[in-house]
Amino acid sequence: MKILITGSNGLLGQKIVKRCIRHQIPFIATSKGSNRNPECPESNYISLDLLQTDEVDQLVADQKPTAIIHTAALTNVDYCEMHPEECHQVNVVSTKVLFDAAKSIGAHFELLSTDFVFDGENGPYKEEDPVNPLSVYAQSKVDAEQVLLKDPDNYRDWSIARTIIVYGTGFGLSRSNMILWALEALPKGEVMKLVDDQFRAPTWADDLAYGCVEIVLRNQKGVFHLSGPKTRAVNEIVEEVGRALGLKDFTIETISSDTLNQAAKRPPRTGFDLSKAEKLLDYHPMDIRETIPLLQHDLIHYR
Ligand SMILES: NC(=O)C1=CN([C@@H]2O[C@H](COP(=O)(O)OP(=O)(O)OC[C@H]3O[C@@H](n4cnc5c(N)ncnc54)[C@H](OP(=O)(O)O)[C@@H]3O)[C@@H](O)[C@H]2O)C=CC1
Ligand SMILES: Cc1cn([C@H]2C[C@H](O)[C@@H](COP(=O)(O)OP(=O)(O)O[C@H]3O[C@@H](C)C(=O)[C@@H](O)[C@H]3O)O2)c(=O)[nH]c1=O
Repeated sequence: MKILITGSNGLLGQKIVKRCIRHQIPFIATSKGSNRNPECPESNYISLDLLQTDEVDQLVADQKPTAIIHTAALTNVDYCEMHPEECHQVNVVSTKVLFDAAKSIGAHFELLSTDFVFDGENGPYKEEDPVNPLSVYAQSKVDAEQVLLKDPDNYRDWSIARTIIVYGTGFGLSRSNMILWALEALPKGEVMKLVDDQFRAPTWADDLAYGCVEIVLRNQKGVFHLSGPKTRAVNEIVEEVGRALGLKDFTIETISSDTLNQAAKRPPRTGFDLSKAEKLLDYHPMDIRETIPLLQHDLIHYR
């Protein structure tokens, strides 16, 4: 067993590295820049731009992982909307290159994907529900999924792990998340303007890392939905954070998605049916309330 992790500097990547270290699973971590995770030994880290195809092929041939967990992606949805070609290169072409490399050595290939593959008209979604992407980012994830689903060689050793608003903290992250934002703003009495017309099931990054690694350890294949357990409106998610913090008084102003003027369209109601992951992976994610004390602890640890 040896797992190659792409996007190891990202939130999910750092939690997968943490899991591999804790459970003594051999791994190689890669990201575009230098290693920003001091808990990931330099001897396990290789800097790799996934757009450098020859280097990707060389790395996979040299390291011969038994599984690749491909978390790296352009994850800023509005940036993707304005840079569709770059989004396609990073999110789709890199998936194809890595998947072909995995096939050439008979390794399992796991792709991270998103609730945004759905249009949000009929959530919560099951794995087999039809996709209908609304944005460039969402389309890129559908296209990346298709690389696996429509492989001309019918290579079957792959999985797709779809997830929703990943939250937690780590070292030198390049994107934040709404739970962290709430944790900072609510105790200061800052008014948060939150949409009440988008429904999500936020995912504790450590739970997601458990699911991603478990797919590999249990030799599972196919599509898996891995999110938090409960779907709520975004304003209700933050109210739950306020209650978990024990705050008596906090102010949330509800707004509609239109007023955010975001470049990319978002699906209104996602959320996942988790039955498959519960049954096959023993995936039992924590609700927000349970994770807030852990996140507060992490905020000190990762400072
Ligand atoms: N965050 C979320 O709310 C959600 C995430 N997902 C999916 O989960 C996955 C993980 O997300 P998350 O951990 O938040 O992502 P992050 O944005 O935190 O991290 C992305 C990682 O991708 C790496 N990367 C980007 N471009 C390249 C490149 N050209 N070559 C090599 N590495 C590159 C970055 O490396 P570096 O930092 O070194 O530049 C970074 O480590 C993604 O595939 C995302 O689409 C799905 C649903 C929700
Ligand atoms: C900026 C802003 C966002 N929101 C809401 C909208 C949205 O539902 C939620 C999170 O907004 P963000 O812009 O951080 O995230 P967004 O890009 O909508 O989230 C997505 O990220 C990509 C990578 C995914 O794959 C998705 O699963 C999803 O998590 O917060 C507000 O309510 N008020 C605000 O001022």
